[in-house]
Amino acid sequence: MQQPYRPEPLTDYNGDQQVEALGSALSAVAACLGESYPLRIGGTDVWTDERIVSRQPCDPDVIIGSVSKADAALAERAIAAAHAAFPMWASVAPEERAAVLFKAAALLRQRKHIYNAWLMVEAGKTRSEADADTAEAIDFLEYYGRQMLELTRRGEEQLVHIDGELNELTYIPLGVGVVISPWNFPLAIMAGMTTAALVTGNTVVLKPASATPVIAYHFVKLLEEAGLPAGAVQYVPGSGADIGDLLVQHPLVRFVSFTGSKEVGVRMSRLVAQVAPGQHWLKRFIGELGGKDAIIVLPDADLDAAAKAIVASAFGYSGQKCSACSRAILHKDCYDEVLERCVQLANRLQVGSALDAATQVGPVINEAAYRKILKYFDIAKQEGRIAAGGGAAPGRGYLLQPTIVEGVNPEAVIMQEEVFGPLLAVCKADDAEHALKIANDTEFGLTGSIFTRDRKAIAKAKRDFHVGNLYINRKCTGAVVGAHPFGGFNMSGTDSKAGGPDYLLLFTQPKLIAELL
Ligand SMILES: NC(=O)c1ccc[n+]([C@@H]2O[C@H](COP(=O)([O-])OP(=O)(O)OC[C@H]3O[C@@H](n4cnc5c(N)ncnc54)[C@H](O)[C@@H]3O)[C@@H](O)[C@H]2O)c1
Ligand SMILES: N[C@@H](CCC=O)C(=O)O
Repeated sequence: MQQPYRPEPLTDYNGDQQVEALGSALSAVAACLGESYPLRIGGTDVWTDERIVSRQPCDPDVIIGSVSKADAALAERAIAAAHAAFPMWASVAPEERAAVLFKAAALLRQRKHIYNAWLMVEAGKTRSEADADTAEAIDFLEYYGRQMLELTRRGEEQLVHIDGELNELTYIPLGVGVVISPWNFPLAIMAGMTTAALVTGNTVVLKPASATPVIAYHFVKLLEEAGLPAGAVQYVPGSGADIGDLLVQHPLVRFVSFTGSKEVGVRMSRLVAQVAPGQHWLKRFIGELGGKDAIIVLPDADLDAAAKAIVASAFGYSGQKCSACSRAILHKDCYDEVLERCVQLANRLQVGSALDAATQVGPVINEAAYRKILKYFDIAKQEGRIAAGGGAAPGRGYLLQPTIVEGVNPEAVIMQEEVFGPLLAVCKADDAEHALKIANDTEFGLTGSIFTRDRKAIAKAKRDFHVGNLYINRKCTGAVVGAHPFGGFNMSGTDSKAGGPDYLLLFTQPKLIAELL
């Protein structure tokens, strides 16, 4: 009998034993740096001459791994392997499919320090951000396994009985799915997207982000170790530009599950909608895209708590979260006070290598991101007054100062475009209504928060703050699987909710069978 789902507790890295375990894991991972990795297609290794070289954000001279890179022919081969394996995997009982996820969760839990260490070196996460990523991956496995069992049960129970008939509703898989994942939660999001598709009986071609392919490789091997049969998942790192269109336009592909930027997602959604010659279905597109998330503060709120939440949401993982607070909208009567507290807190943040225990803000992912964010810092200087940071931080790796720009207009570029870095724009609102209007005035609708004690203002925010994840008197990052189903409105995606009770339905088609008795 399965215990009810409970979120995985986070590791307390203040304890000596845990610190020692992480230290050993980091040494073990250091001994593997620079290794070569194959693709996995149909359960076999495939090596290529062309490579993706994954580098350490804290020290780009360090090579994390050199990963085989799929070209068009190998992408075709991966789809063929997933297509061939589909009848086998689809006919495996849902309980057995769920059991693979439970076993994988147990293995991941046993090896959490090792996975945390990979996340620290390959994604530049601090130990606590890495640990939250691993814990969320475990949560997805435990939660989706149970949700699959629930879906099977629900199909039997939810129909109205008609005398003389036996009626069943079953949730059957779709077919071959292409999963394209981002680098910022390279374990949790990649694992959640992949296993939601698998547990519902689909086979998967996984194209992980090119910045973090090694973590994805280790997770795919862990799934195989947990009993996933050959061909159920193919691991095919490759450049989006080289193989992306082929994967999403292929007539044998039944659905595309994509998490990433709005720009790539919008284009992909268009390609997915086209019916290729020989294609017998309308493809489904599940898109989880960017955000321009706001925290509103009204004068009656606990202003200390609000400032702490703004700074934690803006600068955790250097602002590289789709849920990050990139806009603070402060009521004019508490503007100066909250701004000052935010600036003090931001200036106190320890910026440095993610491998250093004292670091609170590590590097951004790579040179392209670093340069792009510095350009946004320049724009910020034109659009407001820099109140904290404003440039590169000293030290090795792609380090940037936590930056706050204040006095910004709602229409400014830095109030509208997703920067995906440690840049917080602060804007003044005349009243609660004005604050909500500013908050809703972007093309996105992912997360948002309001700090107030006023029940009327809370009720209005519940109704009118148009975001998929609305938080009240808390930060706008850190959704917990099962407790805070995650996903946004408008250009933030296709309104799906990862880690929620409806998510698996997106990977199934319901079939009704009515038998006359
Ligand atoms: N809504 C969410 O749940 C969520 C979660 C995490 C990240 N995000 C968003 O993801 C973005 C950051 O991630 P990113 O930089 O990896 O995004 P990205 O769009 O650059 O890349 C995402 C994935 O798409 C691939 N890709 C790029 N071009 C492609 C193409 N033409 N065809 C096929 N695949 C292609 C990339 O290789 C990567 O695997 C941010 O915008 C962030 O807000 C959203
Ligand atoms: N689910 C994460 C964000 C994922 C996107 O980057 C959060 O709630 O902070």
